[in-house]
Amino acid sequence: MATHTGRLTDARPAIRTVGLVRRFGDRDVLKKLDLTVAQGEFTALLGRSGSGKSTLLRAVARLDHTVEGSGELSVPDRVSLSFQDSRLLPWLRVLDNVVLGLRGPGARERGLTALAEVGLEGRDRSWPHELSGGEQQRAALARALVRDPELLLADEPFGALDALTRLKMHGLLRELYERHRPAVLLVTHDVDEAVELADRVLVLEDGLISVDLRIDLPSPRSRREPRFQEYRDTLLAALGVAQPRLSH
Ligand SMILES: Nc1ncnc2c1ncn2[C@@H]1O[C@H](COP(=O)(O)OP(=O)(O)OP(=O)(O)O)[C@@H](O)[C@H]1O
Repeated sequence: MATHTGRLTDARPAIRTVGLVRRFGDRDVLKKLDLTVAQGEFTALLGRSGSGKSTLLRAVARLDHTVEGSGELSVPDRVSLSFQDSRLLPWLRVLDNVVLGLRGPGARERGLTALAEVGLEGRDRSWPHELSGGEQQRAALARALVRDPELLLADEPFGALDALTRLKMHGLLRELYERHRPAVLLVTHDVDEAVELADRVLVLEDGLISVDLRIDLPSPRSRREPRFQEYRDTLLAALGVAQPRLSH
């Protein structure tokens, strides 16, 4: 797996949409949406249920050929995807899942390196069902990263995990991001997850980006820090969730 080298010299954004429309029946779920995500930028996407987050992610992933729509979209060649369900193929061992479709003599070695990076050293010959939910997500991250993506698209990747495993996965994802620097678009319902991980948080509302907030905090971030809480409150308010303020 390559670390980030000369990639940032090219100023092309990782995602660019202009006037993106996606329509189901007579409802425009995305309404001429403009979005630019820079190379190497970690962006989280929040929004109420049904606001169109997955629709946007699937459009960017070019997984929506059957959906009616219009607008311009440009994304890089190397895009990796990660979902709530790890989508490992049950009939392939973990390493074979990670390197599936990869070519070249070094593929298996790269797969083993990626597994070690996500903390799954020695599990290459395991079957997916022998891994815990968190380990399956680690394997899915290895599968995403071994392709050296310029853009990582993640739709609620930790949504099915217990709270403790989720926190550990946050640390791992941020660490891998800092080492490899793909652009990331992370769809999540979890405001804390967004503020903890991303450098920019978007809120999707009524088919458009209603909030575009830069998170100016050093990493790793503490949820107890007052500025973390300010960002959280701003985003919760944007999502229409009233947040009682505790007095000190
Ligand atoms: N294939 C489809 N056919 C018809 N309607 C769809 C389809 N996919 C999504 N929609 C509708 O588009 C809207 C946006 O769905 P989408 O899954 O993008 O929302 P979301 O913000 O990701 O929601 P959630 O947070 O609940 O996962 C919803 O009203 C949904 O019912």
